[in-house]
Amino acid sequence: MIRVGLTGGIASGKSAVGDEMARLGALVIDSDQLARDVVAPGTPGLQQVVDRFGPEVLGADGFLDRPRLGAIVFGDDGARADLNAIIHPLVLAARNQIESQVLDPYAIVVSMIPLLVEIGAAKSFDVVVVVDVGPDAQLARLMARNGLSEAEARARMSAQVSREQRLALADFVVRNDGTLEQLRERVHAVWHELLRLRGGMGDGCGC
Ligand SMILES: CC(C)(COP(=O)(O)OP(=O)(O)OC[C@H]1O[C@@H](n2cnc3c(N)ncnc32)[C@H](O)[C@@H]1O)[C@@H](O)C(=O)NCCC(=O)NCCS
Ligand SMILES: Nc1ncnc2c1ncn2[C@@H]1O[C@H](COP(=O)(O)OP(=O)(O)OP(=O)(O)O)[C@@H](O)[C@H]1O
Repeated sequence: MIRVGLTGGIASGKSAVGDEMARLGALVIDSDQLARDVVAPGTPGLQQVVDRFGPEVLGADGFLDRPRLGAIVFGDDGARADLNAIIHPLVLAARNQIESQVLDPYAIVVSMIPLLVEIGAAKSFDVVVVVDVGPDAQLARLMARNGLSEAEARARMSAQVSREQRLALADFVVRNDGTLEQLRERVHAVWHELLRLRGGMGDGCGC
């Protein structure tokens, strides 16, 4: 098995890369999705969030009001650290549980972790893949996707390590400054390298 950590700044294109790797045969574990699952209605995670941030972060439907909580934590380092301290251990446990169920020795398991560098997890992986995009495209894509103002989008970008810090830990970089079709081609090139690595790890792939 090869354990791949896939990271990148907010709105860099991790999901697009993860989707393509899944199409190519990877088992992709999405930490953003796990971070949603652990605060689903009725979970201890959601209760902890409400205990810390108050019932006003709950919508009328009982689900976490994510835009409201985002507006709180991306403007306040202390609040964000408190939220991270609740969510991150729950996500790590969920990820470990999924990984422990992978029995295929040929599997390429891609853990998509937005904050891989921030939490110091690079050494937990055989390979780190960084999706990299320039700040102008990143800002534009983030504002468009989330309907954020420029100030809100910049606050989210500032809550993460710099592009340089992330690139310093990359084994492979997937640039996402072109079209989605170009991105897919670049993912295929990295995938080929992962297959070669898997062959070199003695599990018989040989490709
Ligand atoms: C604040 C929350 C409710 C906002 O929800 P929202 O649906 O708007 O965003 P979503 O969860 O889809 O995250 C989008 C992106 O924001 C960035 N981001 C999310 N949380 C954080 C954080 N604590 N610090 C820095 N960047 C973050 C990541 O790049 C992530 O991919 C949510 O992001 C959250 O619960 N964050 C804390 C948990 C966390 O760290 N998740 C990221 C990986 S485990
Ligand atoms: N090459 C591209 N050209 C145009 N739009 C793109 C490209 N790559 C990604 N996008 C768009 O940019 C946005 C961010 O991409 P994506 O959701 O894959 O990023 P992400 O890194 O997973 O984001 P997050 O960190 O918020 O989870 C999406 O709306 C996506 O459709």
